[in-house]
Order: sequence, then structure tokens, then C-alpha cells
Amino acid sequence: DDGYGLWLGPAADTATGAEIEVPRRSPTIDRAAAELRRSLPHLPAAVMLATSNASHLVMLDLDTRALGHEGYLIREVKIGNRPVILVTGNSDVAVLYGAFSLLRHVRAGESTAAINIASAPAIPLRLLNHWDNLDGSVERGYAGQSLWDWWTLPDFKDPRYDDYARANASIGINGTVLNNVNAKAESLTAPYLARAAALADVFRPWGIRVYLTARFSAPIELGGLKTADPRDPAVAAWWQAKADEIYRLIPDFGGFLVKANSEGQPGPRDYGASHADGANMLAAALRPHGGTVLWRAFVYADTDPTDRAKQAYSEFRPLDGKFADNVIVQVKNGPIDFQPREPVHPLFGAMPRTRLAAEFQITKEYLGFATHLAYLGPLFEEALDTQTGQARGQTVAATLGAISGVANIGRDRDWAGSTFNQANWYAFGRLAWDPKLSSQTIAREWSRQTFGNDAQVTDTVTAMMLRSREAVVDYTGPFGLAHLFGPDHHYGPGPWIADLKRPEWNPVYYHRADSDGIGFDRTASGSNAIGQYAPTIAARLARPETTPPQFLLWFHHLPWTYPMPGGETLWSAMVRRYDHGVAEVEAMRKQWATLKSRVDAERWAKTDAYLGIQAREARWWRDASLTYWMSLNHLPLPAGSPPPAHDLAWYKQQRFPFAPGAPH
Ligand SMILES: CO[C@H]1[C@H](O)[C@@H](O)[C@H](O)O[C@@H]1C(=O)O
Repeated sequence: DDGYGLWLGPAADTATGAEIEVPRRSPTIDRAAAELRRSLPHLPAAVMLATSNASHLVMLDLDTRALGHEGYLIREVKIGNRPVILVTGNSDVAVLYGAFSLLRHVRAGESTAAINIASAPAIPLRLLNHWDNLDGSVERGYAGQSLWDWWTLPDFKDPRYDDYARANASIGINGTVLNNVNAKAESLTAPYLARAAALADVFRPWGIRVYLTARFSAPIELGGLKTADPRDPAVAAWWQAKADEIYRLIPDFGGFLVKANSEGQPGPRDYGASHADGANMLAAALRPHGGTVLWRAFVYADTDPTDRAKQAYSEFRPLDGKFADNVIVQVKNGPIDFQPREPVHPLFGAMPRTRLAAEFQITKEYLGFATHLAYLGPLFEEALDTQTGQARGQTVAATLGAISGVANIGRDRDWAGSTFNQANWYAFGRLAWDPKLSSQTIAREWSRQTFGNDAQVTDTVTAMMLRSREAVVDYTGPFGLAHLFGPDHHYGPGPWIADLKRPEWNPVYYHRADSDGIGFDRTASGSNAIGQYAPTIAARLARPETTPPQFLLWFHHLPWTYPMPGGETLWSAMVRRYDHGVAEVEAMRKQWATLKSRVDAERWAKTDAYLGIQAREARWWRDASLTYWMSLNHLPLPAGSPPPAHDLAWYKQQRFPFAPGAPH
């Protein structure tokens, strides 16, 4: 095999300017070359893009085994007498990833002299999950309508699909689930499969595979069967035929993502079968074609009425070892639901005989939608770096066979609802490729590529980004408080809400505050959720003094007067954090103001306006929360803390700004 390759000459050097082709080309290598030509019109030197088996490379005697299928190598070599920047890897998509890496390197102003970069992804499947509905709406999406125009597909392939794939390939995303986990069976009918196939054709040269969600009851809804029981041979046969049909249209189809027996979705438990029975039946249908089932562990059923945080573990941990090897159990990063901060899910590291995926939200359902600036790099990094305690030195990242990010992408001109939200898409991809990267490095890298290399801009933008997520934690719920959001919208505060049907829909379920104290006792004297963590971790969480302060009230119910390290009471420390959250947003506004002449007017103005909204709403969060806590504890605000602008009754009347009749 001669491999694939292409030689690009530096534009400045006419003698070498011509492109020399190695014997075979591929659509992927052509795209890699086009990216370099487009973004680096003045190539720093001659560049050769070639797979490692190209005959031109044989004499270089490179050892590329450690690169695997997708890893790349960028190195200055001599070919003949000529210095060449070689971008290579063991597949054409690896070369594409290498080309994007070279681009990042050059665009950041780094030298290519003696360049030598080797990199391979740590996690094999790096996926976006779109919660896009077939009617064009996006569940928890804040960037406009779905990017997929089901109306004009498959005839019209909007150029944005190609740009979407370019953006994803540039950060190493290699799969995308097109539709919502709250699935409609219709997405598996022939007209939708043809549309999915059209998207797959666009994405394929970029190394991106298409996945679909599968509604578990589809054999009934589409196939006219009486049951969807996974143990029924007719059901299995229906899925096998469906899989065969899909693979005829999409030969590299990635597989199914399934939300089963969760929030009203059908599943195997409807028939007394287990999650493993359901997942394995689908896996058998995909196996002959090489597909994968991603089976979500986001369940909060009746398995453990004492604590929602325990339910997924209670249900899935006993199934370890029972899943087929082409099943991946997809676990949200924390045990509840994408809060601004959660401890990691206890399933990580606890299912050693099962392949696991971590699911993060890139869209900011609980962090201010598109408006609030919250850079999620630190949130992703914190979870990925957490020690599971299950094996020596094992981090969450080390347990993963896949990683999924719930996309924040829509048809808005800026793709993600704001410029800074793009950084979350970017950071997700970069960390999925290399979980050891720091969120700070990624923030700087993103800033330089987004706003250019002006050092003042880079420093200021990075500083803003790095304080932003913690600010949201502080004004929505410090010290491990969680889920205090108005339950219908998840945008503004509603910690007082107590009248919804299911207990765990009510914010009061999560904070458990009364006149004496606040927090959820998850120790042995309470729900004992800490018992789901490895013994060394559980031992630390058993006592408030050894619990990391950011998780204090997640695991403990404490008196308002509980003495915090440093001597102040819990109450006064809480108020200080709320005030700090508000102050941090004001600080971001001031920082952004200094960049007015250094950032283009359009992006500057939108960000400035959004920071203004965020500042107002951070105060709303703080004041609404504090008036409510004070209605329970009857404590005064510590000296120096500004009094809330309104009384509790006023905050209770506020509606989400866009709700009908909202007094905004
Ligand atoms: C897709 O449904 C979502 C739901 O909108 C969301 O509020 C909750 O966070 O999680 C669900 C899930 O992850 O399945």
C-alpha cells in the first residue's frame, strides 16, 4: 500500500511551490490540505501530509505504533535534502488531526523550527450529543433552532453542515448523535434515515460518524408488534432488520444512544427485564456491523426512595459484567443532573467490567443558558481529574471508553448563543482528546484563536474565563448546594418551591434547610450516599471537617452556626460567597470594558450586554436566595453585606423573563 499523501510547498518559494502528490489521495487528506491553504496562505516551510505507510516515508524509519489509529506526529524531517514539516499518522484522519494541530501551533505564533509534536487521543469515542427534536426545536438548547434542517434534507446539504464538521474535526470530535435522547420512533423511519445518511456523507471525510437515539418502544410504534420486550425473539428480529437497513444507508453508522426507563421514556424495565437485557439486545443487532450501544445511566426511579443521588448506582452497579462488549454505559458527570458543581458520579471506577462513558453538558441548562458567561473547562477538568479511589491513582478520565458532550449548537450566527459559549464546545473537544490539558491552557489557546494574539486580550479573556464558572457556583448555590433552580425553566432561583408532585422535583428536597440548619445528610446517619464511593473517599466524606468545602452541604446537614475553618459561621461564609459571586461578575464586566478598543465592535457589544444581564441576574440569585434563607434562619446579614433589594414575596412572584406574562 502506498498510503495517502500530499505535499504543499511554501507559497513564497516558487521553486518548491508546486504540490507534489504521493500516489494516492483521499478526501480527508484533501481537506487537511485545504485547511492549511486556507488558514496559512504563507506556509512556514514545505509541508508533507501523508499516512505513515506512504512510500516517501519509508526511508525515515518512523515508529508510529504508539499513535494508534487517530494519533498524529508533526516533525521537521529531511526528505532528499529538503527540510519538510511532516504531518503523519496511521490513518488519513490522523493526518487531518495533525494538520489542525499544526494550524493551532502556527496561529499561536509558535515556531515550526525543529517542531516535534506527537499526540494520540486518550478516549477512543469523543461524541457530541444533540438534543435536537424532529420539529427543529432543541431541548435545553439556547442557540436557536436545530442546525439540522429536516425539511430540506437530504436534497439540500447546507454548507453549515460542512463547517460544523470542520469545527468538530479541528478538536478531535469523532462522532455525533443527531437527535434527542427523549426520542421519537419516527427518527428511525426511512425518510429520517435518508436525512441522517446525507449528514453522514458530509461528516465522513472529517472522521465523524453519525449515531441516532433509539426509542425502545419503536418495534411497537413502527413495527406493529405487541411488545418491545428485549427477550422476545420477534423484537430482537425487528431491531436486527432495522440495523441492517441503517447500515445499507450508512455503512459506518456509529450506533444507538438510548435513554430508557428515565423520565417517562420506555425501556426494558417496563417488561421486568433489566437495563443489561435491553442494551444487549440492541448490541446484538449492531454487532455484525461494528456498531456500539451507548446506554444511559441517567435514571432516578423508585429503586432507592431515600436519595435521588443514589439511584443510578443502585440500579447499574449490580449489572457490572453483564453488558455486551459493544455496550457503553453512559454516566452523567455527577449523580444528580449537570449542576454548576457536583461531586463525581460514584459509578466511575465502580464498574470495572463495563465500558463507561462520561456525559457532560456543554449547553448551560443550569449555568445561565446562553446569556451568562461560564467557561466550563474547569468543570470538565475537575470531574475528569477526580480520583475514583477504586484503583491506585485512577482518575475518572482513566475509566472512560467514551465521552459525550450535550451540544450547545444551534442555528444562531455565532453557533452557540454567545462567543464565549464557543469556548465550551472547544474545551470539551480538547479535553476529550487529552484530559491532561489544563483548562487554563485551553482558555488561552481558545482566546488566541478567537480574538488573535494581542497579549492583553489573551490575558484578560483568560482571566475572565477562569473566574467565571466559580462565580456562577457562588451566586446560585455555594458549598455544594444544588438544584435550587425554578423547576420549570432551570434559569432563575426557586429554592422555596415545595409543591410539585414528585419530591425530587422540588428544590427543598435538595437543600433541606430549616430554622436550625441546611444541607443534605448523605452520611451513614442520613441517606448514606457516601457509601457508594470507594472506602478511602467515603471515609473523608463522612465528616464535615474532612469534606472538601465545595461539597460541604452536598454531603452534610449542618447548623447555620457551624464553625467554618477560619472561625466564621457557615451562614456568614455562605453570604460572603453569594456576595463574591456577584462581585466576580462585576469584575468580569470591568475586565471586558478594558478590551473595547481591542476586540471587534460586534462581539464586544454583545458580550458587554450579556455581562450586564448576568450582573443583574447574579444579584437576583443572591438576593432571592438570601431572603429565603433568612426567612428560615432569622439571622441578620453579616456586616458589610448589602441588603437584598426586595422582600421574599417579590422574588417568589418573579417569572422566568421569557415566560408568558413575565414582569421583566
Ligand atoms: C433530555 O432530557 C433532559 C432534561 O431536559 C433535563 O432537564 C435533565 O437535565 O436531563 C434530561 C436527560 O438528561 O435525559
